[in-house]
Amino acid sequence: MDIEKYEEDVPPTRWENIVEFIMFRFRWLFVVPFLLPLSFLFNTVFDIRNRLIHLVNSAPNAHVRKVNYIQEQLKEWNENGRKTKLVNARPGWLTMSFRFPLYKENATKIATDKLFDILELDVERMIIKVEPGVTMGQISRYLIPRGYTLPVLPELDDLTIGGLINGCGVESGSFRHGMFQHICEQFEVVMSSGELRTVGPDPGAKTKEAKEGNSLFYAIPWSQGTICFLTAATIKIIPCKKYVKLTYKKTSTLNEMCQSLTTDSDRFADNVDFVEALQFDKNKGCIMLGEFSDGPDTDDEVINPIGRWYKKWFYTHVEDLINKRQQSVEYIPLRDYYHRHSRSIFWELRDIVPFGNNIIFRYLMGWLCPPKIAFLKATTPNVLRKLYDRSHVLQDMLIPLENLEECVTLFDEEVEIYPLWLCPFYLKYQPGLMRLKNATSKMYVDVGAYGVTTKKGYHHARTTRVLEKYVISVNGFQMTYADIYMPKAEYAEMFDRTLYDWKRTTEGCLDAFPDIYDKICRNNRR
Ligand SMILES: Cc1cc2nc3c(=O)[nH]c(=O)nc-3n(C[C@H](O)[C@H](O)[C@H](O)COP(=O)(O)OP(=O)(O)OC[C@H]3O[C@@H](n4cnc5c(N)ncnc54)[C@H](O)[C@@H]3O)c2cc1C
Ligand SMILES: NC(=O)C1=CN([C@@H]2O[C@H](COP(=O)(O)OP(=O)(O)OC[C@H]3O[C@@H](n4cnc5c(N)ncnc54)[C@H](OP(=O)(O)O)[C@@H]3O)[C@@H](O)[C@H]2O)C=CC1
Ligand SMILES: CC(C)=CCC[C@@H](C)[C@H]1CC[C@@]2(C)C3=C(CC[C@]12C)[C@@]1(C)CC[C@H](O)C(C)(C)[C@@H]1CC3
Repeated sequence: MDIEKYEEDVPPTRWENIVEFIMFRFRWLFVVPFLLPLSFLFNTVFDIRNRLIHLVNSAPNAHVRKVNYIQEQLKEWNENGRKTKLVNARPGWLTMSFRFPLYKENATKIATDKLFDILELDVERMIIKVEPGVTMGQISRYLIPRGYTLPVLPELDDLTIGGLINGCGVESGSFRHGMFQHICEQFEVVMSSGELRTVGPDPGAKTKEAKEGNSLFYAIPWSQGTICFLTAATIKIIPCKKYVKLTYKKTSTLNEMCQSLTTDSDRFADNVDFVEALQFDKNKGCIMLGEFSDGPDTDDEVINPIGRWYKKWFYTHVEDLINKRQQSVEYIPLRDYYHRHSRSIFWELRDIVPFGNNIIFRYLMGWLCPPKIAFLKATTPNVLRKLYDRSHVLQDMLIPLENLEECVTLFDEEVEIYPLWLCPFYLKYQPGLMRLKNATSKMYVDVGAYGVTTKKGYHHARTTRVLEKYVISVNGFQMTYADIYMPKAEYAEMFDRTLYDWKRTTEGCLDAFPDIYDKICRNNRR
């Protein structure tokens, strides 16, 4: 492939090497005694606060006040001549990505970050209305005890509704229900003029207003907050059961993984509600098929509460199981299942607390885990950021399932990071940035690589460009929380900007918000 030339990284001096090594190996000395208790305290206090707010049902009234305040901020910005760009006030260290946004520095910050409450649960219409700052941890804690869940509930506790809609979200329920945007029914938004609107899909829209609402609804997902501010979202819910009956199936070759995953990702299958796979090396992998369940039918079947503090990290448990047996079945409490990758932050915690999966540590300190990603991010020293820049890979590539084998082979050649996260998802044709080319619907798969690579020849920019070019060539998409090096023209090849640009032009966004590319490209993130 013809790949642009990038300057080689200046190799670290010997002294820098030593400091990096110490910081990397001994980061736990700060994380364990300070960040773990702080994270635990924060989570406990926030949980108590949420329960109280729910008890006194003050969120709906407070919502009106908070939205009014946003409208006032925008009114003032308009009166001052719309001189600066608008962004969300959420500080960079809180966001679920490695980078800090530079584009926020001289921008006007709109207070969507004060919106973090659940507003309404309507079990007749089977919807939940939430503010954009509500996290996945908050939602699963609230919905599951009431017998409901989101059809797609991304696993990291701190992912927010606003981020998953204006960015994107995918999870093991996605093979049936699509991405996070596909389970949304309505958005309440504030435009740059300060106008408050509620928009939803309306295929038979007749009036001008209804047509505009319809197209705005499709333009918002993936737009990174560059069209309007989301102040609430109405999302579909489904009934759930107490457990997930999880079947672990070992695959011994990459070809077997691809074939089986294709067969297993049948969105009409009666007894499968979740599909996810982990690839442990070029050959060995495991497909996990989950089904909502009331619990074991016989005494021989095991319940495994994998979320408890003393349990092994989930991905290591999976690898142990497939090393022992070709196939196994376990019953996992539903909330433990959803947040199965939270305790080990996928497999990132092994670098930060190397003994975190040790049995003694788990029994003694496991209940304080995991450290809050935001606290880790806020306290990552610059020396470590440089090391991560050089050798740490964080990429999620969304490609058609039929291309999985060549994609994993390419990842193996370029980065060789395992486990690889494989999550199939159903993509149906809809207008918007993630518009399908040449198909009305297709099964896609998220290939996620997270971790430090030791691959010879790896270069963060050059290698990412190889992956990006491949993804474009198969009509795939790259998740925008990751480092993106493709130029603007290539971004427009990967994502369909027609509706986005039209909406930005007609809704007065051009002078109000940054262009989406300027928010996601590597140069505007630190
Ligand atoms: C210069 C310009 C002018 C435009 N003018 C208009 C306009 O006047 N009205 C307008 O609506 N759009 C307009 N658009 C936006 C355009 O509709 C989108 O870019 C759309 O994605 C174009 O794709 P398409 O023509 O292939 O139709 P489609 O992508 O199929 O969409 C056509 C219409 O049907 C709706 N639609 C498509 N699929 C679904 C679905 N599954 N469920 C519900 N609704 C669906 C879309 O929201 C859209 O309004 C304009 C775009 C440009 C660049
Ligand atoms: N399983 C999964 O699918 C996972 C997904 N992720 C990724 O993490 C990101 C979510 O992280 P999170 O920290 O929650 O979100 P972020 O704060 O990172 O927000 C992501 C984008 O959405 C915009 N945004 C957020 N809230 C609003 C709002 N109320 N109105 C308008 N725009 C808004 C932000 O705009 P601004 O720049 O102005 O702040 C930003 O561009 C997603 O992009 C997702 O793809 C990460 C891990 C797992
Ligand atoms: C689609 C899916 C499942 C994506 C999962 C993405 C996660 C693995 C990402 C999101 C945020 C993320 C980039 C992060 C990190 C690891 C990988 C994360 C958790 C860490 C914790 C790595 C260590 C770093 O020092 C630092 C603390 C800055 C980051 C923070 C964000």
